Amino acid sequence: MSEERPRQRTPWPPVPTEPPTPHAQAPGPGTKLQVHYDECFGCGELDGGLHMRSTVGEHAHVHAEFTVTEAHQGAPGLAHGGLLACAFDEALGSAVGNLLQRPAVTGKLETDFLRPVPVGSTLFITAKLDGTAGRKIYASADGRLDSADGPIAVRARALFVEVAFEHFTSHGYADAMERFRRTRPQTWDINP
Ligand SMILES: CCCCCCCC/C=C\CCCCCCCC(=O)SCCNC(=O)CCNC(=O)[C@H](O)C(C)(C)COP(=O)(O)OP(=O)(O)OC[C@H]1O[C@@H](n2cnc3c(N)ncnc32)[C@H](O)[C@@H]1OP(=O)(O)O
Repeated sequence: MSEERPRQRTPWPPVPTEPPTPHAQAPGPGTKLQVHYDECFGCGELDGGLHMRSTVGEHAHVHAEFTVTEAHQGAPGLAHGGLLACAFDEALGSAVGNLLQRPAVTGKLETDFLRPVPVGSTLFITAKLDGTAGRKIYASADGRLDSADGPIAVRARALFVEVAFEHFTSHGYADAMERFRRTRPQTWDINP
């Protein structure tokens, strides 16, 4: 249960990468990030959703908070691991989308669950970009229990893959871009 046992021993990123360069129009430190789509399970206002909010920090970090409610249980009184993974997907995706302003989807997400996360607790998640290699974007995050300097309960790392907007219109709803724009009118017109 200690931070001295990182559990993630394979090299990261797993391939040579370029340093991630935030987009010229990326939001700066202190910016509270908007919901990216109002029906998103992670950041939207859906009943039973995670209702996560993120803020840009220093050094191109993104800070997100996830408060665990009774709707998020796996074992009695404890967060479901799949929902914790979802919270990290959201925080990591928010870092990728907002900082790079490139449409991307999660290709791989791995999580280390280091401590139980009880109902009523809040995970303070810090996500960062680790590198890019063409369309591949590597990012990682730590989730600390109940405060920004609490013990690390969950760690995650992920590969996001940049996609064309057609990804959303051909695999999701045909009017996906209009739906995105209804929540964030200008964002989805930015040229990467
Ligand atoms: C202007 C823009 C504005 C921006 C926006 C701002 C605001 C945004 C804010 C916030 C947003 C986000 C918040 C939400 C977060 C939640 C995100 C999710 O949960 S996304 C849903 C779950 N994920 C899927 O549904 C993907 C399903 N999979 C696919 O569609 C495909 O497999 C895809 C696109 C991932 C890759 O398919 P291919 O055909 O396009 O490309 P191939 O060649 O297969 O992969 C590209 C490279 O990536 C590697 N790769 C792909 N998957 C991999 C894996 N699982 N493991 C290792 N490598 C993998 C491949 O080996 C390849 O590498 P090599 O180029 O050959 O070096």
